[in-house]
Amino acid sequence: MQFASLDDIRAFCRDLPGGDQRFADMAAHRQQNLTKPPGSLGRLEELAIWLAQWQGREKPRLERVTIAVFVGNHGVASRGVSAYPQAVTAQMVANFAAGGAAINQIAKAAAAELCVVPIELERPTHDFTEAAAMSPEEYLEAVDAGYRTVPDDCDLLAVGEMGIANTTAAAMLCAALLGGGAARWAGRGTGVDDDGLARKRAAIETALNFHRGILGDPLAVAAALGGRELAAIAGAGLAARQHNVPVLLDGFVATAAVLPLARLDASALDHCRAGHVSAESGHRDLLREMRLLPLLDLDMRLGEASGAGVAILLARAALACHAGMATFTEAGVSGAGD
Ligand SMILES: Cc1cc2ncn([C@H]3O[C@H](COP(=O)(O)O)[C@@H](O)[C@H]3O)c2cc1C
Ligand SMILES: O=C(O)c1cccnc1
Repeated sequence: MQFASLDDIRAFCRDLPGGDQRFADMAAHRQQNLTKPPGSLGRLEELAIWLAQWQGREKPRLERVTIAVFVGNHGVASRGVSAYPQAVTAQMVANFAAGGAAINQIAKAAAAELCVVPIELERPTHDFTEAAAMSPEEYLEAVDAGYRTVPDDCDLLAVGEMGIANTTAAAMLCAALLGGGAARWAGRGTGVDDDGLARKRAAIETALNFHRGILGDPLAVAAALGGRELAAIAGAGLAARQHNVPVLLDGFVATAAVLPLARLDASALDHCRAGHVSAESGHRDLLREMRLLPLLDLDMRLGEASGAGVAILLARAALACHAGMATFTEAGVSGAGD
């Protein structure tokens, strides 16, 4: 196991590998010389420069792109916080395997390999309104499942999740680590009605009180108030950092999953970009808190890494321009003021 204790994760986050700024500088220089007014490709330019920094290449490539979808079940589902029954989690795993889910189609369109990782579905986390969702050991096992999923030769990783009731776990992490109470972070997820939303808020408030002694410790919070698939997303983020793999985060749940890392060290997510801002209420606020600027704003609220998957297409467009465009000299085009 990469991390045998919570302290191992804390130590990793105190001494993070940093990407290679020289390649970012080279890529930025190349962008300046391409046949366009400087800056005119906007955030596509920044995307290419960011990929250069983390891949360590002036001209980054997207040959091996992986979409990882982590799957878990949640004890808090028994509180009636989702519009769907817990059985849907495993049923969707079968749907992923059969190729019938949204992310199967998006992965194909983005030319990405799809990796679905169910984690102990038959053993849901404990209901965090009355116990710790996971022990530190169970949490570390889930982190490890995520860590092991990331190929070290991966050019870009998109991370997402499936797990009925996990927007409650995600809102829980936000409320515990950022404050503002359940009202600030609980949204409608799969589409709960007003009564369901009230139950969701009540579960979060109850758990905030029950676990009040650990709220200052991001990893204790991740274990006691998160979920296995959220822990695995954090583990995948750590593995990506170790191997210099750039990461696209999916929606509210995936962003909340890496919030504990950001609380450990402000630069822990420098290798990550937000693929999109989801329509789940709370995601925009969460991204602002974490200083992440979403690439897309499409009113999506699915999860499954679907928003991050669509953002891969943007990365492909950014790199096609970065590698394929001619410079002013090559094309014989006059520069500004020539
Ligand atoms: C058929 C179906 C497919 C999904 N794919 C992702 N989710 C999304 O919805 C769930 C979170 O919402 P809540 O917290 O309200 O349960 C997660 O599984 C998430 O991935 C789905 C949900 C359903 C019903
Ligand atoms: O933004 C998300 O991650 C999300 C929103 C609704 C349902 N599941 C996930």
